[in-house]
Amino acid sequence: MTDTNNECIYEIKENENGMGLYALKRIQRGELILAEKPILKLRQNVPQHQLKIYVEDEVSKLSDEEKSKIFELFDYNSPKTAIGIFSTNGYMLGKKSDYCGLFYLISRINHSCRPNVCHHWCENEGVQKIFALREIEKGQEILTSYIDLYQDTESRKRQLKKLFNFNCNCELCSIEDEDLIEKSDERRRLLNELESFRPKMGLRSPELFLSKKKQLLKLLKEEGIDYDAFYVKKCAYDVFAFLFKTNANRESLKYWANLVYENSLICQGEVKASLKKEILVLCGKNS
Ligand SMILES: C[S@@+](CC[C@H](N)C(=O)[O-])C[C@H]1O[C@@H](n2cnc3c(N)ncnc32)[C@H](O)[C@@H]1O
Repeated sequence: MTDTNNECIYEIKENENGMGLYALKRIQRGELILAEKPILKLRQNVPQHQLKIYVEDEVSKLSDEEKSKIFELFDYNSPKTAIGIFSTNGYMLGKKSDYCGLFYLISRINHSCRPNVCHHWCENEGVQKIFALREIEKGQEILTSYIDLYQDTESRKRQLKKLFNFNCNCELCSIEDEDLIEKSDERRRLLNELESFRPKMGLRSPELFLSKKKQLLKLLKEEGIDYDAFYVKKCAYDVFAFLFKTNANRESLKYWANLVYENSLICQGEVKASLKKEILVLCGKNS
């Protein structure tokens, strides 16, 4: 198994959840772990009653080697079927995409409600990239999140069961201390509220908005997931966009723009071209 520099940095091993991906060396925060093209791209908006035929048709067009790779993947139903494998392993190709992809290696990454990597679909290159969100020790499992993490334990469990048919046994869901669980649940419920907070129409003053978003960043820290650049970037971008519209002072804009920039690099390896231009000007960066 090799990353883009042809260095062996992960391996697939069996564990209590079937197969999983493991670090073969210490991986740095922001490091690209792997970039992979999908074996198969499938439309998502296919009516339910046509889905089975559609997936089987698309699989039948593949080479024998590709077909056998797909049928090696895990299916939460037995016996294995093309549609079962698609439901167990499909990744959306970007947030607003109509397509979903099946990946040979990325499909082996298990879920955690405290993930150490994130996945990012890179449309230009046609690959899904996996970036380390924090330092990963040699031998540690590489874990992503399949769902939105701003939900309490019950909601996360319900969603994982409904969408992927498993009972989560991650580090967070395995905590037995009820007090710790309740505190984490409260934080995650509040994170969800703060994330969706939008100022009322016509409200020009940024103070309330800013205080809510600063509270969000503080809570991420208290919940021990402030390393998760995806969520920090999302929050920082909301603030940046809001301040931009309200003609806030340059120093403040620059602070939030920098936060978007740094966290985008960690969880995506890039910053969107349009945003990059804006941010580079504000921050006085040259490259
Ligand atoms: C995309 S596959 C991940 C790789 C899979 N373990 C394999 O053997 O290929 C998703 C499946 O892995 C298992 N899984 C992933 N994360 C899990 C978790 N946190 N707790 C329990 N099972 C998990 C579930 O069976 C789930 O349906």
